[in-house]
Amino acid sequence: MNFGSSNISIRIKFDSNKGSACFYTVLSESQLPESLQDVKVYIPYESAELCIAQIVQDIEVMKKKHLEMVQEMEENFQLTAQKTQKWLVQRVRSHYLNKLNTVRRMLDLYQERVEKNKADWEKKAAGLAEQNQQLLEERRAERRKNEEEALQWQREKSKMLELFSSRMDVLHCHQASTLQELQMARQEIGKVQEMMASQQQQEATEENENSDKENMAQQQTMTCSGSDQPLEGANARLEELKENLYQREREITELLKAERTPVPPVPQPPCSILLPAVIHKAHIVCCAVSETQRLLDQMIEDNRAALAEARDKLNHLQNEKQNRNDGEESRDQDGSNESSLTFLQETVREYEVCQIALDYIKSGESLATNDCEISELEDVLGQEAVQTPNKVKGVGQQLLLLQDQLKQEKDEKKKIIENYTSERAMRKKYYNMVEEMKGKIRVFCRIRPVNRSEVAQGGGVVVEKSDDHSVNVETPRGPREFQFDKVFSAESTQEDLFQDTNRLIQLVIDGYNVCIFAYGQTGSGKTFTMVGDKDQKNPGIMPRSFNAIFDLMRENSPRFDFKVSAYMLELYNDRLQDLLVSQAGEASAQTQAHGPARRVEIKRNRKGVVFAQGAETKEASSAQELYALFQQACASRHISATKMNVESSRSHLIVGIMVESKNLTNGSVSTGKLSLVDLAGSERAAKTGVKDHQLKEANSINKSLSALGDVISALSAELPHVPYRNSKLTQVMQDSLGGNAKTLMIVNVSPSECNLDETLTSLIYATRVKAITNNAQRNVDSKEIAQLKEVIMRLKSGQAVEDVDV
Ligand SMILES: Nc1ncnc2c1ncn2[C@@H]1O[C@H](COP(=O)(O)OP(=O)(O)OP(=O)(O)O)[C@@H](O)[C@H]1O
Repeated sequence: MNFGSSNISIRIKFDSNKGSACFYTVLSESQLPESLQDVKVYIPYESAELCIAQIVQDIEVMKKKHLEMVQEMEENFQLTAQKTQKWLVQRVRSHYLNKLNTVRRMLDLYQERVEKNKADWEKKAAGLAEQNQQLLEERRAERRKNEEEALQWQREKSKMLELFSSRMDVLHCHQASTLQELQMARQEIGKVQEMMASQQQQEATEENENSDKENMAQQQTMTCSGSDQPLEGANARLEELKENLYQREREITELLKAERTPVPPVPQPPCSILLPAVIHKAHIVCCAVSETQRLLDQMIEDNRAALAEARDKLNHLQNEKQNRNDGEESRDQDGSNESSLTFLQETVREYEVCQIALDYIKSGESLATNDCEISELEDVLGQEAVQTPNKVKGVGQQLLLLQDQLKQEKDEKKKIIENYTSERAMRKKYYNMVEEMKGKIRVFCRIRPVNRSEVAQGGGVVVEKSDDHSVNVETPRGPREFQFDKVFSAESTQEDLFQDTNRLIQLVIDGYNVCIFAYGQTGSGKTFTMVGDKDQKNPGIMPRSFNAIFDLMRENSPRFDFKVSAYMLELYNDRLQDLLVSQAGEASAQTQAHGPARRVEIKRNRKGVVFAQGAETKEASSAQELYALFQQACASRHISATKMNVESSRSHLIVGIMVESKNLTNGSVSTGKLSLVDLAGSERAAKTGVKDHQLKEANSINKSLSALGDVISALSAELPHVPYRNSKLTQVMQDSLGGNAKTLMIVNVSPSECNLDETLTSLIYATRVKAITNNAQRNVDSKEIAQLKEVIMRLKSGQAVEDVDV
């Protein structure tokens, strides 16, 4: 029978006990016992009607029961499904919690290790600081010692000068006597002149007398011949005296001149210089003044005689002593003889010294030519000093000793300075390492060579590298030093610079975000540093990084699977433009689609990593492919000539390279991003000579750089609010300045005086950047998370997803 949608078979069974009455079932055929199947019963019509009604009623009841059963089963099924789901969720959760705990433990361990390393480094730094302090102390002590020695030298010098001035006193006495003589000579000349005058007067009187002329003339002739003789004699004497007078005057003038000549300021004249100088001067005086020569001869004679006498006495005393020793005299007498023997020895020494000095003064021979004698002289002086400590010290030996000491000091000082310099360099290196570990932004400074226009302007070089970490700037107010992580001079090559940058590329492969950007005045060499020169004979950081990325990938290829993709943008007039989409292509795409222009927007993900939404991201399988993309981007970049730079970048170039690396051992996936930024140069319109649209460009550049400056100031001063949103440039660089990235800034400067103001501004700016701390973290996902992310990606893009086994 057909009841609604269900086919129900009815079987009616005959009951022999009840006559014609019957009963039925609604079970399917297969469920009936075979004996009851296909039983056919014939009953009267009325009974059949009743029976059918009963059957229908019963079937309704059965149907209801059946529906209830189905509902119950459905409910049961749902309950079971819920339970299973809950159980599954719990299992997944506990699985991930376990993983999270493991990661946490690993992190703790890692942090512990980092902290331990940090503590070690700090300890080392402290040790070095202590060592440095010690070295400084030693240096100070050395300086004090040197000063004391210099004083000692000064005292020795004064003693020598005293000796010299006593000699000069003798000469002065002599001068005085000479002057007296001159005075007398002058008086004599006066008398002779008077005599001559009276003679002439007498002649005139006699001329007037006429009488007795002949007689008188004869008489006069006789007188005249008699007085002519004294007159001639007087004249000759006069001439002689005059000559003498002039000679003396010349001598005196020379002596006075020599006396007035200041002693040359020799700070520490050693004996070998001082002695010859004294002897030379004395010799000059002797040659110039004959009396001095005589006096010197006299002195030499006297000294020789005294020396011979002293030697005789000494010999005599020594013989006596010898005899006494043989005869064993009393002790008292021995003592007195001993002291007189010492006294005599000293006297002999003194005379010997005097003799040597006087001989040299007389001969004028240069002491410097005869080192042996100098040492002999100094030796004598030295021995004398040992024997007579309370008398004049052995100047020679003292000087020699001091000279030696000075040399040692100088050597030691040189060594200390060398140690100090290397220690300073090491300290800076460790300090920079510690700073880097703390997350501080690293800053390099590069000084470019002087260019032609600067040479034409004629300004000198005022910016110079003083060592690997310092740059010195000569300002009108005096020199100023700036410290950086590394300083590159004009001679440094692109290779040199990249050697210190290369390390950061490895970090990108490891899954870190790295940012390298160049900052500086227009024409200071930013594009040269980041991109290289036009014909790529000196490639910059960007092309070198492309090669380095693929080289590192090749090295790690047995353990990792890599994927590289890139976007390239320029920020021109505060608008982000995609350089991988040609402007013509973009325009035609817009006209076809009649849609709005594709906008590139800067967004940040949950980890704070900046990404360019809407920018074309292209994959590259080799460095060449990546470089081709880069060239395509550079071709679209806004560049034009200004007074300061024939190829001035009028926009900020931003290149982002993403490296995804999948660990083939554990399936984890890390994603590193390398941001390379060539900023447009800060410029002054007056200097660059820009007009019209270039002026607009310049304003936009300066505005964005000023916003960057504000961000840097806020970060370095650790202000609570950092104005990232003031410019697109600061938004692009948000993760690089105070964010999740390892950042390197290269400040480019001109060495020339004509750019001094801009250079100082750039260096001050860069110094502030050094104070900013980033918090770089590795972007790595476990295998499961990476898979789930992939599923989400596929689902988002409408692709089918196969079963995911987590
Ligand atoms: N270290 C260097 N060695 C040799 N030449 C250099 C160096 N640095 C810069 N130059 C040269 O100086 C000129 C200006 O350099 P560059 O274009 O890189 O400056 P810039 O800072 O990028 O300027 P702008 O901001 O205007 O773009 C170029 O001709 C470049 O080749």
